[in-house]
Amino acid sequence: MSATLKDVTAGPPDPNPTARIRNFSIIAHVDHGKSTLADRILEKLGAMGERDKRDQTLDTLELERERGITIKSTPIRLNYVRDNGESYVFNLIDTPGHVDFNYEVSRSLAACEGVLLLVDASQGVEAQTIVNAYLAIDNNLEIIPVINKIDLPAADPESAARELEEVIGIPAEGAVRASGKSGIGIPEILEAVVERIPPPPGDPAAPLKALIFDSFFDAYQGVILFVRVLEGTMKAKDGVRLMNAGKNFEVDKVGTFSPGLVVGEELSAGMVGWVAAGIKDIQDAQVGDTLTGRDRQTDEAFPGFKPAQPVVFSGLYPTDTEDYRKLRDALEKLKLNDAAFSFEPETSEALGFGFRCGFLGLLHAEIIQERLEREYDLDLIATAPAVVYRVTLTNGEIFETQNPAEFPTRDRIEMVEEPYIKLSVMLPEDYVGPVMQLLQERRGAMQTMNYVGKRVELVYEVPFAEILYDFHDRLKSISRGYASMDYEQLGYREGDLRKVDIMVNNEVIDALAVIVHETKTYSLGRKIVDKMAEVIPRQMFPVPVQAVIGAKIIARATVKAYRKDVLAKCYGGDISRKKKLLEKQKKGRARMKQFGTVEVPQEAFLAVLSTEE
Ligand SMILES: Nc1nc2c(ncn2[C@@H]2O[C@H](COP(=O)(O)OP(=O)(O)OP(=O)(O)O)[C@@H](O)[C@H]2O)c(=O)[nH]1
Repeated sequence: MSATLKDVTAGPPDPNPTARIRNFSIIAHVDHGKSTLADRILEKLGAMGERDKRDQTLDTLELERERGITIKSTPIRLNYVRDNGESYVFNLIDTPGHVDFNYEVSRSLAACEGVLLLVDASQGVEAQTIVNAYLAIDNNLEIIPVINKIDLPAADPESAARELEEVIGIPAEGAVRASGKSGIGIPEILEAVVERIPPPPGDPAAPLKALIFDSFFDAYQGVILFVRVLEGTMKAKDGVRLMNAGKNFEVDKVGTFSPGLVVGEELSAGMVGWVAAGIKDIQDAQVGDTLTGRDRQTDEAFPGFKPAQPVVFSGLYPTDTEDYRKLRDALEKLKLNDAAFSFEPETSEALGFGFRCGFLGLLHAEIIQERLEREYDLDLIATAPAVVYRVTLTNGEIFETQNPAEFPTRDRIEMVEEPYIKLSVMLPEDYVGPVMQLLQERRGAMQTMNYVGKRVELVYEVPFAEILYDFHDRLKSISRGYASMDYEQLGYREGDLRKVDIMVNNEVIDALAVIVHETKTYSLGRKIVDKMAEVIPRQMFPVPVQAVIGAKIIARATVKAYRKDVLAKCYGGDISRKKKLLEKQKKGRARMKQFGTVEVPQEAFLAVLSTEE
């Protein structure tokens, strides 16, 4: 790329040096074509292929390139020349596309002046379209609606545009019609970015004020911050202060994205770039924090900072106890790069030594578990994910716990509170009945119901724990894939919650305990023991499985004893078949945990989650 810092700032002093900068993001519901459109824009601006080469271009700043370390997607700096010869710098900032990361999305949007809001012309407005649009509105951004995929035979751009107007109040006539696939509408989009998105404001001479919207850890450079400079100027050797962390650092290097990290001289108001300042701990440099001058400070930090806070917890245990240290080292490594992930050692009577890990949501949990297994070659048992409960004890003490094993006995509890979310679901009207029933089963309370053409937006308040595991799958299957959902955290509400313990062979398995609403204890207890009896392999003796509350047994089932040997089936001596069976048995054992003489497979730990009615 030929665009450098100087393209924008060189020449005689410009009265408005940022007039030729546009900072924007693309937001959309999943699969509405964000990546395809971004690639098409890159191609049009001559940067195609460079995004794929990102790993190499990162070389410009010497970074660790160890196997398994994926460097986050960086913003991309592009050069756009209009037909009249005017040249502009575009900073296209990527946003994560999942509700677990909505806070990160909102900070990335805060680094922009505008967004392209994509809507798939064959699907129309979906739940994430609405939530993302509101994040953009909250950040006072200019929204350019783009009706995408108009090349599709099923495209109905008129109604997609109408839905945007009806649901979000974005005027339909301003929508650009486009296709990331065929390239239709791309020139119009680029012109709209110049015309409609305002240039970034800010005084380069004011005290420094820069918003951190992303970061990653590098073994050589320490934490690299992705920043949007709102006021002031920053260069190497400057003393800086992270306002919420309350810590001072000295800037090592600054630069821009081109794509990749290119070292530059300075970053000033309006610019998007990166900073390395010898920061060793990613906890000190959290997304949403404000960087200011150490000696010349801005009056107020950028508003809306929230420390990364895990909301879903689960125990992770190595199936092989020998792997404990390996797991700890891997967790430490992942944590270096992820301020939102937490872990602490935990001991379970049933599972031995492991870690209680905190995540932003289930997707985040899945990503981390998968990386541990794939990149670090670990075999893990994960306990059921749980939310954080707030318990007021009879002695007035309040404590928070996310571990059902630690939940106090009923006689010590005055009150329990659980987190709620505001859930919005978008679906065709034909499925409203069954979806409302599902939401009722999940203890949801309806807030609003809006008709948008032939579709309906339902807004519910629901306990977070109720949608944690299989809710999304159930919603999709009930609506034949047509419903979409998104949510935000609402805070705590009182709930009549009980702890259900599970006993296998007359022993309580602490790692299987669950917290459940009073109205569901019996049905859930029943389901868990039945499922457990199904998945626990038969033994030489019958194994009782029981669900208990305190001393009271609420459900029981029995794993029947073996009747015959598994090999007995293939007498006649087909050796290869025998081998296959033995191998199958061996595989099945990989993720089991021995309890006394009974082996419990990973599936059993997840049985507690299938609350399906
Ligand atoms: N016909 C048509 N298909 C498109 C267009 N844009 C994207 N697609 C297809 O739609 C699917 C999703 O496109 P992506 O660009 O991956 O969508 P995305 O929004 O980035 O998806 P996530 O990254 O998963 O959120 C892919 O199969 C694309 O090939 C388009 O303009 N026309």
